[in-house]
Amino acid sequence: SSQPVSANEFIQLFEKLNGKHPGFRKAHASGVCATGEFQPNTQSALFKNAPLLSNGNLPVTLRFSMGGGNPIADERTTGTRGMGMQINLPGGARHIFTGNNFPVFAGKDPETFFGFLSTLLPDENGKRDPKKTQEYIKNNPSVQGNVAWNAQAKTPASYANTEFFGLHTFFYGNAAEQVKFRWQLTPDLGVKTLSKEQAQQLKPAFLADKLTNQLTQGTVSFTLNAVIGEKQDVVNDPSVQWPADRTQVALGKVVLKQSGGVACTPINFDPNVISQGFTASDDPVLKMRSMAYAISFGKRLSGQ
Ligand code: HEM
Repeated sequence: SSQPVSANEFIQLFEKLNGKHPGFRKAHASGVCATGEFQPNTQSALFKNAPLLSNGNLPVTLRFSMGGGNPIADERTTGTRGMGMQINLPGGARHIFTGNNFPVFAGKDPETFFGFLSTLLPDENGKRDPKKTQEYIKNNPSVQGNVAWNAQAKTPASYANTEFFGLHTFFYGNAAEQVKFRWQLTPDLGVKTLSKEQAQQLKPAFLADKLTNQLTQGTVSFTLNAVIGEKQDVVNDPSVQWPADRTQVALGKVVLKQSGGVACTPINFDPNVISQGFTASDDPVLKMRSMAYAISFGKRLSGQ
């Protein structure tokens, strides 16, 4: 895992793993768009003066997705669910939060993640070698947290009943008075999962309809929380979880109004697009994401 890996190599690997799907995202290819508003928590002392919180309610464009590069993913499966959210601030500024349903990433750096995914490639006979993957997991402790999470994961009942984790560390404020945090999005309707039997009774694509139904029946909202890091908490490694007892501060509520439509089409949900007062850590996985998303975005818009 020491050979540096490039964003282009990631895109090529995704195309090898999933097949070529011109015009689709190279990861999280299948998804549904939604719009609504961000209602900031104006009582937060820690995030005082952040334009994100001091401009009243702000428009939100959000895309829920299935992990992987398959545009017609089977939604009855367990595994990765994603959420990309763009909040528009006055004057054209934006803040993007893009997270997944697992609380710990598969690798301490892009190289380790790449190596892990590479073990999933079929050989020349079109067969995967699970032994290769097992061996890799054994030799690379930083993928083990994510693998363990996946082994116990259940099928989410709805995007509106799924928790999403930012995983990377961000900062707010200047060096003298800096808040160190990781964000997570908690569904106000509660986390709900399906048993295998319940999932099998659904059609392969049920998540968009489920979300539409929930929006018709009541309020679909999430609380955007900042988990506040302490001095000893690791900054540059999304494969290491912080202790569960860290203080959480609500940044605000995300209230969805509508789902479906094409509002997400022109958006690249790059998690390094953040609003005034916030800065990103130099987590190498976070850095890699900007480059890979830009390539995938360009390919999608140009039909590649
Ligand atoms: C080196 C690590 C990673 C690579 C190379 C990578 C790559 C990609 C690529 C190429 C896309 C498609 C972008 C587009 O076409 O717009 C994507 C989408 C996405 N990724 Fe990642 N990713 C990485 C890590 C992560 C992590 C850590 C998370 C969660 C915290 C995450 C969550 C998502 C989500 C939710 C989307 C869908 C965004 C949308 O709806 O447009 N990714 N990723």
